[in-house]
Amino acid sequence: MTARHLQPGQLVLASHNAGKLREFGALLAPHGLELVSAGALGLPEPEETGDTFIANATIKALAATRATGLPALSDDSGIEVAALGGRPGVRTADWAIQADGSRDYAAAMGRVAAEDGSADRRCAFVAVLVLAWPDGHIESFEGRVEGSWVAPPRGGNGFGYDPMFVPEGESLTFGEMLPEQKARHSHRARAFVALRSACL
Ligand SMILES: O=c1nc[nH]c2c1ncn2[C@H]1C[C@H](O)[C@@H](COP(=O)(O)OP(=O)(O)OP(=O)(O)O)O1
Ligand SMILES: [Mg+2]
Repeated sequence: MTARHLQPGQLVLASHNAGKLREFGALLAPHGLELVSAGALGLPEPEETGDTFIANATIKALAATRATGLPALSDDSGIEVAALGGRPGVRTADWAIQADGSRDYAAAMGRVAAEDGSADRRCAFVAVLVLAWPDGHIESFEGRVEGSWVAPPRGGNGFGYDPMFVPEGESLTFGEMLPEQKARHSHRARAFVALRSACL
């Protein structure tokens, strides 16, 4: 079955994460699509009640397309730590939430370090993108990058867990890389390549 193509025009980014907005802005810039974010439109953040990346990405994309009548792109992503059997995985954002509701990613990685008694630091970043149309049609794409986690954090670029992740074959963390260097490796950029070849 061939995928449905996106027509030129507005696309809602079904995310409230400014880091993702920057990265998708760069990825979509050459494609004649005007990206408007759910945050800028004042859309509520839907509850991510799914047990999988694709379930939560679908919840976010469908909520945004229904609210706006525009096609919507969502990203549900996280870090899978090998020695923790793939946790925090789909719960990656939750692990960073502090008592006051703010997010502290270095503290979350401290929890990974505390629970991971082994010397095995292998992990992977995973992203599932869902494109949803107002009639409920969806397409999904997955990207993955293997690597290892480091503590303490290094570098001030990127967002979230970037200063604690080194992709395989590299020595810099995503937090030490320029945006275009991160995009050569990242789970999000890899998932976007699949989306681009199917839908753009
Ligand atoms: O490239 C990345 N570099 C660093 N950290 C990352 C990355 N990709 C995902 N992550 C982390 C951030 C968050 O803790 C979790 C995703 O959670 P996730 O629910 O998909 O995103 P979110 O709540 O930040 O924004 P939103 O749901 O509005 O799109 O994994
Ligand atoms: Mg989220």
